[in-house]
Amino acid sequence: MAIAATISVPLTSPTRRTLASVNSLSPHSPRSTLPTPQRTFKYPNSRLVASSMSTETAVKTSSASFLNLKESGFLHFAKYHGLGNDFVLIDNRDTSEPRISAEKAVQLCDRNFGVGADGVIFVLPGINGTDYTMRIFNSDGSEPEMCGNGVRCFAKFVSQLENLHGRHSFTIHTGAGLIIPEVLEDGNVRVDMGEPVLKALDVPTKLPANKDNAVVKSQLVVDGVIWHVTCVSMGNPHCVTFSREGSQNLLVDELKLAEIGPKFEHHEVFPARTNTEFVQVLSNSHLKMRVWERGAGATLACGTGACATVVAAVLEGRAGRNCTVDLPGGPLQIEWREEDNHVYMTGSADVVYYGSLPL
Ligand SMILES: N[C@@H](CCC[C@H](N)C(=O)O)C(=O)O
Repeated sequence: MAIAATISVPLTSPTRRTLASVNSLSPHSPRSTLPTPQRTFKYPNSRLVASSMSTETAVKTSSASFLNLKESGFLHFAKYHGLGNDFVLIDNRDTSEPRISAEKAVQLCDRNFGVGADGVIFVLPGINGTDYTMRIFNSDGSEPEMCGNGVRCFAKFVSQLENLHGRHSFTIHTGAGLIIPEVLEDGNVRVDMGEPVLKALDVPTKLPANKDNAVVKSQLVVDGVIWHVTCVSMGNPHCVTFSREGSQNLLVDELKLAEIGPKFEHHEVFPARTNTEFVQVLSNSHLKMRVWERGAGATLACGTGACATVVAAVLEGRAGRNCTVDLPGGPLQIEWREEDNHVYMTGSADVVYYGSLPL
């Protein structure tokens, strides 16, 4: 894909952190070490890069005009992130098929030859009576059923497209069923993520169920090491581990994620591959997690993964139903509510910039 791009950059305060990360950080740099934001983008292969745009007026004008762009022959997009889990968002409300193919999405996600993202998300017309449909391609081109951080970004993007203000919510059809995000007054997004699926066959995993059809704290041998895993689907499959033979509580900073992550992802007991969460228990309500995502590798955050983690922690008796989950990109608040069996996720979602590419 020939990349000739224009980008416009909103410099609001929450985005400053993001700008810095786009300019100068690898995807795995911890958020706390972010340097002072720079105002010039280095954009591989681009014809035009954005330079200083520091006034509120510039911000308002550029985002408003972006959101009205309709020229054909160009793909207009917004780059968003949820705690460093970053996405290209595409306004696809006028047609029910994604405007770009999975192959194009792979090119867009490339961090050297493309925009750089963990996935591409499409805002499509609603079906089954919902307001919208969300579809997503991972950076490897596979299509997952759901994306937790993505749905928060989706909600903020739709709010912009529809010019909504204050507290509001909508219904979204996803591969995981109905998902309901609510944009809060403070700009964070709370999402009703629905009920976790625990039945082994539906996760899916070939590991034998050992507790009410579910796989809880079962042994899984990966590369000669025995890990204790709990399998949960939040629409997409997750394998959550808190311990391995010989150590009761993982020290997640010490793990060689790039080595072990792919071995979980492609393990024969996961017929649809899996996302894997490695979790350290800090207290009954505080967990620290690193993730290896199916189709995207190590990411700075995973919303469905944080939800699956709290469900697994409750099932293993390691934590309560209301937890803060610390991810490399920042914290998420997760509640697995006893009354309705739904999981609720609350966290941030921020725009990084707007861009246009020739199709
Ligand atoms: N990062 C996402 C999950 C995206 C999908 C995942 N890679 C899969 O293939 O299931 C999240 O925040 O939930």
